Amino acid sequence: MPAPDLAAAERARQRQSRLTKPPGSLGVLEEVAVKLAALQGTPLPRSRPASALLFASDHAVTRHGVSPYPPAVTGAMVENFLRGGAASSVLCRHLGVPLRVVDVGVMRPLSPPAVEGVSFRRDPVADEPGGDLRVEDAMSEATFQRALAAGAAEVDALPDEVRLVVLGEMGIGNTTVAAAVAALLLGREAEEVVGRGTGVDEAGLARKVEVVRDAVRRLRGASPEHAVRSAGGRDIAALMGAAGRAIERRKAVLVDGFIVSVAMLALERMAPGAREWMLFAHRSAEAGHRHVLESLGARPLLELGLRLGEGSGALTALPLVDAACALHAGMATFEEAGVPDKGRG
Ligand SMILES: Cc1cc2ncn([C@H]3O[C@H](COP(=O)(O)O)[C@@H](O)[C@H]3O)c2cc1C
Ligand SMILES: O=C(O)c1cccnc1
Repeated sequence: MPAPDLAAAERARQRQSRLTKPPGSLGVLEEVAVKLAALQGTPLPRSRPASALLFASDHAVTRHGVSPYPPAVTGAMVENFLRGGAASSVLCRHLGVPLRVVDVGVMRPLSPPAVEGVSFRRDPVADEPGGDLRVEDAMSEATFQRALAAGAAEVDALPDEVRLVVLGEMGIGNTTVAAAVAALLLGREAEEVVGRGTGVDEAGLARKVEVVRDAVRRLRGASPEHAVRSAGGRDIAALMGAAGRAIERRKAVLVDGFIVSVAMLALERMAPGAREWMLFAHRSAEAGHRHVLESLGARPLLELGLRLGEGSGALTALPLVDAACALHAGMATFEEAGVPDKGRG
């Protein structure tokens, strides 16, 4: 992973100290601007153009009744994204962010997009089999590598000037998948990382815990790569590949909720330093998210009780990142505005 540019960060920090406000009075917004300066290697960083990538996959683990919704929702929601009716479709339209939906494992064939600003691709990795993480590896080594590559290819296809990549996922069963990966990476018990996802009842929650417990029993002590390959999903792998390539190309990554954060934790474990390139949008209501964030040393921008996924939390936080950059670039300095600074007459 490339190193952030500390000289650019220092110049941004100095600029912050000369803007017409008491030092530190813009709080985290100042930190966001300084962080982006380090990543982009410039004292005047930008949040735009931003681009959203959503990876969608089904998961064999849904056969254990771990979600209140049927697996068919995954494909149906992809069509909803493409027609402009999903939460993230609305947010992308509202914010002027192009939305790219990538099928890396949806069982049902999907119809192409009909809305401006939205595009779709089915990656060939979608035709490969996915295993039930409770009893078998979710991906073969080759499928895992191809899913990583599918994510990386999407970032390579983005225009060079894109500064910020927004990541999201769609896959019924994904809070179970993410919990299994998190339990393995964090060495935590199933109960600590399993949550209600889209809203399972007590019996559903107990089934999720059992499934994750079985996966942990099967894979305890696995390397990060083995953990994510055997307990993850093609969408999680594609998220890792996309973030890894974004970072190589010095683009910042705006991280969504629990599921995307688990993918980012796996990436950080496989490529230490990756987390320096991530902005964490929000703390999801999903129970395990706080452990994942804590392990990444991440303080998210928002805590709104969101528990939707599909990049919706990241998109909700984007205007804050826009504001941080606009303030940093656009405010006058004390000198420019003729405003007396503290300690000067
Ligand atoms: C209509 C609908 C839209 C969604 N958009 C994102 N998710 C979210 O819910 C799923 C994870 O929850 P679980 O593990 O409980 O299945 C993922 O697809 C995630 O993106 C949705 C779920 C539903 C039902
Ligand atoms: O935080 C998330 O990513 C999340 C939580 C619940 C359901 N889907 C996604």
